[in-house]
Amino acid sequence: MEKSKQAMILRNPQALSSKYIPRRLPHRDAQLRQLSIFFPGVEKSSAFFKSVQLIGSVGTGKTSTALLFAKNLEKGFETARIIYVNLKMLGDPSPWTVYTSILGQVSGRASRSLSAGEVFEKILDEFVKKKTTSFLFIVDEADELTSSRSLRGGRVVYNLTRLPEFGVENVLGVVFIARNEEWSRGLAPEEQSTLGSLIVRFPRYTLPQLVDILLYRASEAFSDQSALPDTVAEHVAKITIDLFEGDVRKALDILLYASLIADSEHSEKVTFSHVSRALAQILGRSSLDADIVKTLKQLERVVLAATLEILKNRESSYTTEREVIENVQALCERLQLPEPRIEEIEAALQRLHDLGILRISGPLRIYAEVVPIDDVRSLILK
Ligand SMILES: Nc1ncnc2c1ncn2[C@@H]1O[C@H](COP(=O)(O)OP(=O)(O)OP(=O)(O)O)[C@@H](O)[C@H]1O
Repeated sequence: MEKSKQAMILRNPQALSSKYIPRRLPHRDAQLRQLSIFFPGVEKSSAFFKSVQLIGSVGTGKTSTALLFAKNLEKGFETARIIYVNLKMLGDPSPWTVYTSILGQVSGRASRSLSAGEVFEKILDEFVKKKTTSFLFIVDEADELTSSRSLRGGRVVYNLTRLPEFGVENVLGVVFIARNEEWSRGLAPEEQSTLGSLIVRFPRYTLPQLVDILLYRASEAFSDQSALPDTVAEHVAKITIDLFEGDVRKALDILLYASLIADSEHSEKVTFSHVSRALAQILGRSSLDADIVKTLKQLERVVLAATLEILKNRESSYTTEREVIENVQALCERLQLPEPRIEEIEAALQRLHDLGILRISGPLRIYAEVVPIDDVRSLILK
């Protein structure tokens, strides 16, 4: 059914942007609780300096959790102030750029003419001046400090984690966010030792967790929550696990894209077909290359034709091995080719996967890495 032209699914598209910090973070309660155990407040009795690491792979909610925690801390304690530094955004993660960014946030002033050591001294002075404020540092993309591009990044870890030794009493601590626990291996022993071992881990989201997150984010972004059926949310979650290692940012990108397509068609709901088209855009899939087709054996071409044919007429983004086998058998019969054995079809599927033409994520989910073209058969079977 067509919707009136004014009514749109997306009421608040920003709520699907990966920059948006939602009010809740489903399935990250344990991590938020751990942070509030480490940083319970700003009172002297509870506020001794701590260095904490948030570790988890891409898109597991580390930054959002840290920022939501920080926001709540600032809300709960008038004198709390968060200093957030994203090292990737600084470009060159040297002590000078890090300290300059911190100084800018603490004092609102920049200091082009000073050396890194002098900027650090100024930061210490500012902390002493603002002794009624309690600061918490968040250093995001900390892996950059030990990357090959980093010039003496370890020095930053050393200095920030030793602020109390420089006489600074009003810093609650430093939270380092990194994807890989190994990041600290690149530090010198004295830098590692001040870093400490308070670690909050962020495991990858499971399928049901991703579904919950998508439904929650849709409830913030959509005019009507029924616009995202559970089955479609589950479909997006499966794709995210199969193709993007569960990175929730990708799940949100697919959902945003799919809902924009849905809105452009004045659809009332996001459908499987909107998701498939959004996925094709995000993967930047290209058409099947005729030169590659020439290198395929006959059965591989038939298997490819059978798979693309299913996907072309299909709302969903993937097919199953069973469907492919059935379609291959039907195709062979029609073309009067000898019926292949199941193992031969499986071997052909594997080769197409190895060539990057199909992506096989178990027998129940086979994706195409190329756009299903209109005249699949003539290209493949001639
Ligand atoms: N539990 C959750 N509930 C709702 N949204 C979430 C949740 N976890 C992550 N997100 C959203 O997913 C996006 C990516 O999350 P975030 O940037 O926090 O991940 P990350 O682990 O820091 O990723 P990276 O390592 O790539 O920096 C953000 O939009 C964030 O709000």
